[in-house]
Amino acid sequence: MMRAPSHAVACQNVTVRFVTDRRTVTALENVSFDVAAGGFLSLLGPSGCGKSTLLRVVADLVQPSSGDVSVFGMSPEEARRQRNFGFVFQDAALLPWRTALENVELPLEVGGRRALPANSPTPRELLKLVGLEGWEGSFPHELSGGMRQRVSIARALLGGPKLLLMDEPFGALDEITRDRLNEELRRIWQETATTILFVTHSVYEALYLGEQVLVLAANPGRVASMTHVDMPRDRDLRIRETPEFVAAASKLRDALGRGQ
Ligand SMILES: Nc1ncnc2c1ncn2[C@@H]1O[C@H](COP(=O)(O)OP(=O)(O)OP(=O)(O)O)[C@@H](O)[C@H]1O
Repeated sequence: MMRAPSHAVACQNVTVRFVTDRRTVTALENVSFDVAAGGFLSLLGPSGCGKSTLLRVVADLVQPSSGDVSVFGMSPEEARRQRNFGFVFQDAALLPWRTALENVELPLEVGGRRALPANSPTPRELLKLVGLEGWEGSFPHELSGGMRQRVSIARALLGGPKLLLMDEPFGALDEITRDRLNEELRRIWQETATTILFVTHSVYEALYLGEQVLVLAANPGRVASMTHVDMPRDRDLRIRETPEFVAAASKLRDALGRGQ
């Protein structure tokens, strides 16, 4: 059953089992949630609870064993064919022999489609959006970890995807850089009106970034809680010091604790 396309992503009773020679793992069991178009969902949970698997199901990289997944009212396969989403991983995965600009341009060549859709930002404009104006000609080894991750975000935004899937993109960065990119990502999200699904292990990151936070429990991976974050759209990092934020973080930690 397909949901109305006002939802960017709708999962209903999604179960994923991986069968290997040694064992069967239920990575996800009856997971249901919706994200509205233009929403920002943080996915939080202990290691192995199926966060990456859930992103991969939405991206059509893993087929659910049962359940329904709709991406803008389409099957994940259709959404992938229409290039409706971009993916950002923990490792920026840039080609070392290409400049920042050439790395952002890469999907145009790999995808065999040289022209960008009308009105979508150019690779140069995307580098500017992620704060890398002036670094177009630099090679990955000349950039910091945070800058490389910015390049990979710009690359994922090429072609104006309606959905950005981010799998712990800032997990390997130092705290100061991570904080800065958290603020930048909220700005980029607001400027591009992209829907974002963001995987993290950090309660603070999940809560600061998300409009919704889905906590998953492990063994089997299942929904522990869904929280709608009641904080201003324009927020800076100091919001993390407010009593409301601290109380909400504490609730998320409780949900995480119950799901171990
Ligand atoms: N391709 C696969 N084949 C077999 N088992 C898999 C496969 N992919 C994931 N799993 C198993 O599914 C479970 C969920 O894995 P997943 O990577 O989605 O968890 P995660 O929450 O993203 O973990 P982490 O936070 O450590 O990255 C794990 O038990 C993992 O071993």
